[in-house]
Amino acid sequence: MSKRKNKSKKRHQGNANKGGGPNKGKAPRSGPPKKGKPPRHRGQKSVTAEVTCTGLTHEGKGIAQWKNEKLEVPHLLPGERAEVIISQKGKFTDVELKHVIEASKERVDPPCPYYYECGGCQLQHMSNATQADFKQQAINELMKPFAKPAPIFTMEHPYDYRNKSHTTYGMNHKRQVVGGLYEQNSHDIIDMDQCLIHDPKADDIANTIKEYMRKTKMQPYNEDTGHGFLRHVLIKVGKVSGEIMVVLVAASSEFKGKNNFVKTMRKGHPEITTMLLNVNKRDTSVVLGDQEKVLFGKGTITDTLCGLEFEISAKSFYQINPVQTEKLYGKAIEMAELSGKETVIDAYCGIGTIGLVASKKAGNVIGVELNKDAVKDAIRNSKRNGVTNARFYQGDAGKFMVDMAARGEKADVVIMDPPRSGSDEAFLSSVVKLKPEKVVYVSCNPETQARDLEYLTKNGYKVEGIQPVDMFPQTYHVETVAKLVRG
Ligand SMILES: C[S@@+](CC[C@H](N)C(=O)[O-])C[C@H]1O[C@@H](n2cnc3c(N)ncnc32)[C@H](O)[C@@H]1O
Repeated sequence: MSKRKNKSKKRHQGNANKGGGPNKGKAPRSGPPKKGKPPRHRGQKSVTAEVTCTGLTHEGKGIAQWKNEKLEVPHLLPGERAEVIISQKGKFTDVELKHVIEASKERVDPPCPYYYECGGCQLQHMSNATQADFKQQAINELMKPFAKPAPIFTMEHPYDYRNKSHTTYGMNHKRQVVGGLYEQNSHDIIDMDQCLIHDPKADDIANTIKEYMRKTKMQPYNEDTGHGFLRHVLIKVGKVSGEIMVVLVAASSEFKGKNNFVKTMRKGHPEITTMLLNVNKRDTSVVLGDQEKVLFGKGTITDTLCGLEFEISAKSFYQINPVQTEKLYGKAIEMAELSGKETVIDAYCGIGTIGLVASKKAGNVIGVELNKDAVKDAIRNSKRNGVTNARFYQGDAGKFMVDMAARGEKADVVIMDPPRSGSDEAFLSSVVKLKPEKVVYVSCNPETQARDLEYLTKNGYKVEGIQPVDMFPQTYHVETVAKLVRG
């Protein structure tokens, strides 16, 4: 591990739980515009005002009244008095924290030096206890019409938890290669050597790639001109197995110097077990393209979760925080109250994780998932773990359920874990027709979950329990699992 990393580790372990810190009452780093960059407020009408924070938005921004406007101030805490910069951007009002005049005792020094520039984390200025309290209150409020949520499952060491990271590469104004994450609300890259929620091994690899690019002719892709080669690097780490996948996302399939690159990376990082080239020629914010080529290794990694082994492809979904996932899945299976006889549907099943864990306690499991690669992984995973009572199908979960209901088929338990947008009416109305005794709804977006719970509770189901899980510490995101019973 590099010296830089040790230093920073010390920083975040030292501060994460304390209330207050040296930044108390001082302006955060985001204040003065940086050299070489235009000031953020040039050409915009901006004013400085003093405000008092009265609450938090669901994204963790401070709420403050200014004249007749309700402002949302990033990094401000309830009770704090602060100077803010208010700028008008067309119809939108942009607010930036300039200086905290009176700090809350819940404020801590964010351990990450890039925190105020980067949009990745939003809550590092809150102590761990305050973050938990903020998430609990948000879920309690949202779920009020349904049931009282249980106390949130927090994480003991809420850093270094991500098993998947994306690094974007580009050139700075001095034509030097930079690599890191995007600045908040922009496509400017912050040149960073670590992100405190990433797996440190992934950041070491991303830094080696940056050094390699600086020494060779490997060019980062330029979004404006369409020239250059490397767009992003996606790294997946098997936290238990130690296997590591590196995916170079490039704008072209022509990889000049491929052999030298692979040789250098394998020599410097023998922990990399597979490397792929993914070609993304599209001009979108979607990271991965359709074309994929294995550069070495088997093209997938394997990891252990809840005592089972899972093979994971580059494009398949796999929960990003395995420590908290085990708690989440444990709760979901407990809520399903399986006796060994039930037919369980694992809808939006990804690589089959929840369904395969449930299969040990169920009669049989039917998994459905849209992503082809993930379904292949799920079938392989079921064989790998000797599971004989699970089947996996590729397709839209809504259509699959409609067809099942039309055929008059039955299910005892539906476990559903849709993407952030939630489920849809086709799916939910078919659940109502299939009449499972229980529905266990896992969600990474409690707002869409609350919308879908409203549908199900209006159509014969009752919410019997809600468990929030802090799956994404330092960010405002929360995972929840809800248990619904029929009748
Ligand atoms: C939040 S992930 C959950 C995956 C899995 N349950 C897990 O815990 O790893 C949501 C999954 O839904 C899949 N998905 C998205 N839209 C879908 C649809 N319309 N029908 C079926 N699956 C879908 C995604 O590909 C993704 O794998």
